[in-house]
Amino acid sequence: MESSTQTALALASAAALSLFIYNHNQRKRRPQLPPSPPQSFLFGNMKDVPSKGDMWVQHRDIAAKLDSDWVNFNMMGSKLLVLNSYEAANDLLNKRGANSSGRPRMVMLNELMGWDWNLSLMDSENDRFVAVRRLLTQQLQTSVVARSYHSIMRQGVASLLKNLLDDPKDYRRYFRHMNSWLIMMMVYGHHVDPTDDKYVNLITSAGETAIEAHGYKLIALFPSLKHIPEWFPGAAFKRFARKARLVSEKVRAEPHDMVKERMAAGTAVPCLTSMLLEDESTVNVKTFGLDREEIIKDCASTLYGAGVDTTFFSLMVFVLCMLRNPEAQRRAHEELELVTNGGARLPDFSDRPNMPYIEALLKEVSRWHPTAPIGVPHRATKDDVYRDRLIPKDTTIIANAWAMMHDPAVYESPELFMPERFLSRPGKAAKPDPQRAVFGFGRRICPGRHFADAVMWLTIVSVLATFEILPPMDENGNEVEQDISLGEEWSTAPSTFKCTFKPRSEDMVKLVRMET
Ligand code: HEM
Repeated sequence: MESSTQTALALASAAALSLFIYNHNQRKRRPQLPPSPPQSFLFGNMKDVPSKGDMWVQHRDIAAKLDSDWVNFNMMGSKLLVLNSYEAANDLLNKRGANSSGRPRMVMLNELMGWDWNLSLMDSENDRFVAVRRLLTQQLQTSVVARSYHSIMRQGVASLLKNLLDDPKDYRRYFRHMNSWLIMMMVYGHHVDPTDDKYVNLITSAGETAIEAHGYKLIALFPSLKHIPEWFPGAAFKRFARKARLVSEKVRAEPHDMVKERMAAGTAVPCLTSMLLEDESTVNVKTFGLDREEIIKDCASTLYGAGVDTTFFSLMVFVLCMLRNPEAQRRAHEELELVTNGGARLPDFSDRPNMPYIEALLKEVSRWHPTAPIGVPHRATKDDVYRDRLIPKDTTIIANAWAMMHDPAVYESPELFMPERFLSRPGKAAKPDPQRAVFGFGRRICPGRHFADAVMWLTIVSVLATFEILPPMDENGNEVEQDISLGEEWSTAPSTFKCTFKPRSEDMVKLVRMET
């Protein structure tokens, strides 16, 4: 062999050896991933990830088995990180929000079905997100909620009370209708028809397509499948997505066009959309080079899906807690009697600072069963190292708010409903406010939380002032046993249960009738 060939071979071998050693050292230096359940060779942790029922409890139990407050699941290459303690969620999602505020890629919903207008699903790394998020945060801050929306809340709650007097058996329907009515009034100035509303029907059918989309799991695992043509065997998801996209476009456009038509006719009820359309100074999107009206549509159309069921579910948790905890209900009513001069009037927002027990009761309702128990998934937008472990870019991060709210080290006997835990007493500080977790974290924290909090508070005080919530009784005067589950499949609300709304007095009935 010629000496030049020998030299080239020697150099190539040395280079290959150095590359091998470098890679090996890099791998050794690369921090380990967070603790994870044992993985199978082919499928990693695919089978370990809870996918239905009380997933929040199942995640907490997996973490307990590993003796770790954070758990990493390897799902055929993609990573899912579940944070079960406030400490981990606060460190990673609040303090390092810049690295963890993305949303996981949603090929079916965003890329094929056209839901990319919805803030809740938008990734954080684009200008559209920044513009929509900024505008919604502005429009839903505490002072704006008080100034612009307390009056519609009073109307909505007054009509709920009247419906409960007239037809208490169907209470669930009225609570839901109130929330739907409130959001449609706030966003579009539209009075929802309780029996058959064109816009609510449209939004409901869009919501159903979004739920159905979760059935197409393969596309989430193999995003490149989105390129196969519709006629291809097994491409039913593409045909479904095409039809669903039409519904998604209508949801965004039709209520918006309705407001514009009413504005032109001079019949629009002032609302978020009309106000943003009229007042150019409120939407400054020039810096992003985006179309102002498109951003307004994004903001408005996001709110129904994000705000109706979450608040409705929380109110169902409140009713259930009252049914099961008559002593807490009695104490809350006692406080209301004091503040309203023995029930001479209905309570209002100005009474709020004078009702500490009810404040504690509201906190305990959201702690006992948070209605977004595992929040909305975030995405790590960069590699990060925490507690010497690596969180690779694109890891999906879930904050298990339910586990944080049921941590016995923070909330003693967490399964019990005890509003007192939020009252400070001499020598005993009040427990941390659940709002630090139940509305999510960091740059994605729920922008509707002040609105939700005000609706919840006014509904709770008004219902407790007017009615006693009682369990159903059989003909012998014994309480009827009910099997009530807390969250199944896609719903995090208590399952349907019976209860009685017994008016407190004839005077109260008169007061309610006068209000409506
Ligand atoms: C009790 C009622 C509610 C609960 C428990 C709740 C909870 C949440 C949670 C956990 C998130 C995800 C936060 C995260 O990713 O870290 C969220 C997002 C969101 N919520 Fe709420 N929410 C409620 C009511 C509302 C209401 C009434 C509105 C609107 C008026 C609203 C608007 C939104 C929006 C737009 C987002 C998406 C934010 C984003 O992705 O940047 N929510 N909410």
